[in-house]
Amino acid sequence: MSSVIHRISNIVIGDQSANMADKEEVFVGSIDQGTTSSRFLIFNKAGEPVAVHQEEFTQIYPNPGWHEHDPEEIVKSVENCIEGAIKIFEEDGHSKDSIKAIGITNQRETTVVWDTTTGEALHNAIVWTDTRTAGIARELKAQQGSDKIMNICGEPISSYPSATKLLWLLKNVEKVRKVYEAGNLAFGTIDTWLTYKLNGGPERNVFVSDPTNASRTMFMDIRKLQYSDEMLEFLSYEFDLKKVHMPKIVRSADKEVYGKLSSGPLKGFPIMGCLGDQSAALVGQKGFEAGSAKNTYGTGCFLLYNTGDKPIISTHGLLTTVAFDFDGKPVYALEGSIAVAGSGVKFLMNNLGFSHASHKITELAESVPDNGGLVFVTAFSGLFAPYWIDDAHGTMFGITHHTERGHIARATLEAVCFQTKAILDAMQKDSGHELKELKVDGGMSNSALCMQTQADLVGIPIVRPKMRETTALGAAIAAGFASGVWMTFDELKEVNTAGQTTFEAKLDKQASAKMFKRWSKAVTMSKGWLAEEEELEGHGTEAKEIRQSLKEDEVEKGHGLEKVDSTMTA
Ligand SMILES: Nc1ncnc2c1ncn2[C@@H]1O[C@H](COP(=O)(O)OP(=O)(O)O)[C@@H](O)[C@H]1O
Ligand SMILES: O=P(O)(O)OC[C@H](O)CO
Repeated sequence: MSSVIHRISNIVIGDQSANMADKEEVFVGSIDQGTTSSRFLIFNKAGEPVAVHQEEFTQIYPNPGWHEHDPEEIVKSVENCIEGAIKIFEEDGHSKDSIKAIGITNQRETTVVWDTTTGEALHNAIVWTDTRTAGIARELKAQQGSDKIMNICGEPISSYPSATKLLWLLKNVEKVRKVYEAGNLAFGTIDTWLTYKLNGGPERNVFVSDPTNASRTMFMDIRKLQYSDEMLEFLSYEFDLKKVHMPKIVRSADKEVYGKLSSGPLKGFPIMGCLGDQSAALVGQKGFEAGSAKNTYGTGCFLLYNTGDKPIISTHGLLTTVAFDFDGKPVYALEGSIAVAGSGVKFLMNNLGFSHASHKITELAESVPDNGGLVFVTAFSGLFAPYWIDDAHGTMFGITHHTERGHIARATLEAVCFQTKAILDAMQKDSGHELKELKVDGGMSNSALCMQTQADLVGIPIVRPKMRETTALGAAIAAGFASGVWMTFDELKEVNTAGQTTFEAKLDKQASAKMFKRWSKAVTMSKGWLAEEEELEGHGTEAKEIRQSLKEDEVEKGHGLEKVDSTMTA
């Protein structure tokens, strides 16, 4: 897998002043374990990264809609990143003793199960994008009490949270079931798995998760920040989830509970902060106050809106999540989750061979003046917020002889912007507030065309910082608070404010509304594509009954091909 090494430093290598500065200067390390790559960054007190090492790891797609990671490879990639960044850090004349603490941030929901006696993973991790559990989600939705779920855990029932992934593993993997029956099955999201492994596994048995990660499982009561008996009962229709070892939920910033690295160049260094990556990005953008928001365009795209100390339960298709919990006073956010953002760009590169570099996809999109009438509903994992359509697959509308690769590239970038617009609309309805500007970050925000399109569609300024490693910065801030590197939010006011770019809306409102209308039509038409036979495979007689009722329902609605065809050529 490819590995990228950066030196992001304004300190001249070997410069005496750097060594002098080091005597007073303190640093915080940040592990950023994303969906497609792992990174380790070292930040100074001004919030500037001074060393980075990044490594991509294998994406495993065993079946259509399935997405897995090798949990051991993830740990290895993190260890390599720590080694690589420390090498740079030391070559630049710094001493690793000036690193006060380490923070962890991670892809959320992705589910790992292991044997508590050996500390070994029992299956590949099921990644957050994976849709194999759509059938389980449907079964759960049909259960009594499903209408109360949102209010307890903040999430709608879908294939996205960890719960359905754990249920699938219990149902389908004999090895997992045996360990469960023996009472030794551990469940964790990536933060838990990493902390456990980096601490040395079963020997020290550091087994924790922070509320920003635990709020993505469906197991946690969003108000109490502890596991919900009601949720566990609701989900235990086939297996007793109370028999599964679940990590202790602890604060996002803490001096003690996250343990210390057990090996490598930072052996003995403490982990003091932990945040799910989207919460970390909000913190890295300094979205500490109610009313602040950010949108991160990574593999997926996630808009978080800080709602302060009270969770708002959405009635418009958004999730309620924990933004951070530094001191036992949790701050909440409304979240709009988009499953496909940068992964759409990667799809054009890796699957369709459009190019070999992400920025080339933007260049291709720039080669045409507009989308040429093409709309690409990138529903590779169904559609997430605010639509929650699990029976859609990726669908292109409006293909003509005029269509070329540039249009497809442009429509891929636009798909994220349209979903962001739908999420912002929903957020305004749920919160009663209109955003004045939207802060952005993440790999895909490198695309100026994408950011301009975003501004055109939402009609408010899009503000992009110069240093876009805000997710890693957020985890560093969590660890920095716990270790006393920073004491107050105020101290961070100036961090990463210089050199930001603002994209103002240029397109007139009518044209923008017309584009969005066409997108909305395409979303409606993408519904119901996935044949129920495929989706519900392996679920026995119950599945057949559901299939039958779905077919009858379909006939009743008159949802047929004629309707689709006429719009396709419009
Ligand atoms: N100039 C660009 N134009 C479009 N997409 C880009 C550009 N630069 C990076 N990306 C996309 O951003 C994604 C990586 O963003 P990143 O924030 O690192 O994601 P993650 O943390 O989920 O691994 C990739 O999917 C990549 O294709
Ligand atoms: O890898 P990212 O940055 O797209 O983030 C993944 C999210 O945490 C999934 O919920």
